[in-house]
Amino acid sequence: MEILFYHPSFDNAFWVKALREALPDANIRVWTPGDNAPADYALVWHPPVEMLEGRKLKAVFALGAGVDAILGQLKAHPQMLDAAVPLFRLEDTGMAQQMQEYAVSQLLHWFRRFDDYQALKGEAKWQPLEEYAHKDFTVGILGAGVLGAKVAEALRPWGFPLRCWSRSRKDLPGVTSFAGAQELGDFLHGTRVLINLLPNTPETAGIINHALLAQLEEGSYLLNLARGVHLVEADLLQALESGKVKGAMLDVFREEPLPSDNPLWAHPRVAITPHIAAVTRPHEAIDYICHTIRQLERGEAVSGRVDRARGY
Ligand SMILES: NC(=O)c1ccc[n+]([C@@H]2O[C@H](COP(=O)([O-])OP(=O)(O)OC[C@H]3O[C@@H](n4cnc5c(N)ncnc54)[C@H](O)[C@@H]3O)[C@@H](O)[C@H]2O)c1
Ligand SMILES: O=C(O)[C@H](O)CO
Repeated sequence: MEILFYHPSFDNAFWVKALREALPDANIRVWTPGDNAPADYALVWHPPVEMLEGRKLKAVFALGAGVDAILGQLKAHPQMLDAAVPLFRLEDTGMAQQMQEYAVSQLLHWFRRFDDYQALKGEAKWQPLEEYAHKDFTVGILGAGVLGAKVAEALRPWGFPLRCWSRSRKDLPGVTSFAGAQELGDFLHGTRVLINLLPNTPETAGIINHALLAQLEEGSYLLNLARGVHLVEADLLQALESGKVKGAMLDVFREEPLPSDNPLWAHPRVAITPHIAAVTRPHEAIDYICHTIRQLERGEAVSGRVDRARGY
């Protein structure tokens, strides 16, 4: 079995060594320009078109959870990958726990008003503030897939009212489920903390805009953990000025790295991390990929296949 590997920023030698240990019968090589030798599988992130074009592959594995970049490339270069070649993505593989840690810590930060106390510290003010009530801190999760469901699970013990919004209705313990465009308004009405874990698709790009933010509670909070294109940054800045949104924590941006002149950097009520909410964990990812390759070789049903038409 021949396996190609390509990632523009990972430690390729480390990955190839770990893959060889996990799949001792396979020949694994890092793809370099000009390599047209046959391959059965390709493990990729932002692959050059010429890497995949014209190949008869059994499957392609994206080395991350979101496949928007690779689907974007396919839209621009449909010849890059035959429509019959299955595309897989990483489902959880260690990312859910990272998302849980991120969401729980920031939610508690806002709930315990540490943002306000930090601002008071700047003025050397010793001033106990009124406590927030759990019942007033309804958390709404946009996207209740692999990661959204796990974030909801981690938030459940803390006693906040929880709700989620997804394409189809979900049955998550302790979480009120809203489904489809027709229920988005009901989902937003009463939501105090909005956590975005949607995939980037034509339907979801720009979804966090003025019209959406206007439907949240006064003094809401936004946690964008999915993709920068979901958020209309100017609309968020306006909502922060009006007080509709009290604080935001953003991990992803339309332009990454976020340019130094972007006004989000300087905003006192915006926290920023550099797209690290959940990173690919090599050993968990390799376990999943190797397990799936073995299943595919045996002709078994597998999980993690991307619906290319749907976009995630
Ligand atoms: N910031 C990071 O470090 C980081 C890390 C991993 C993943 N992500 C992002 O998180 C996203 C979610 O990952 P996942 O594994 O949970 O994806 P998933 O495919 O398991 O879940 C997607 C959810 O979104 C819902 N959805 C999709 N389109 C919708 C629509 N039009 N209307 C309503 N609901 C819709 C689906 O119903 C599903 O519940 C990824 O696509 C990726 O962009 C970010
Ligand atoms: O989608 C993912 O896996 C992360 O956001 C890395 O891009």
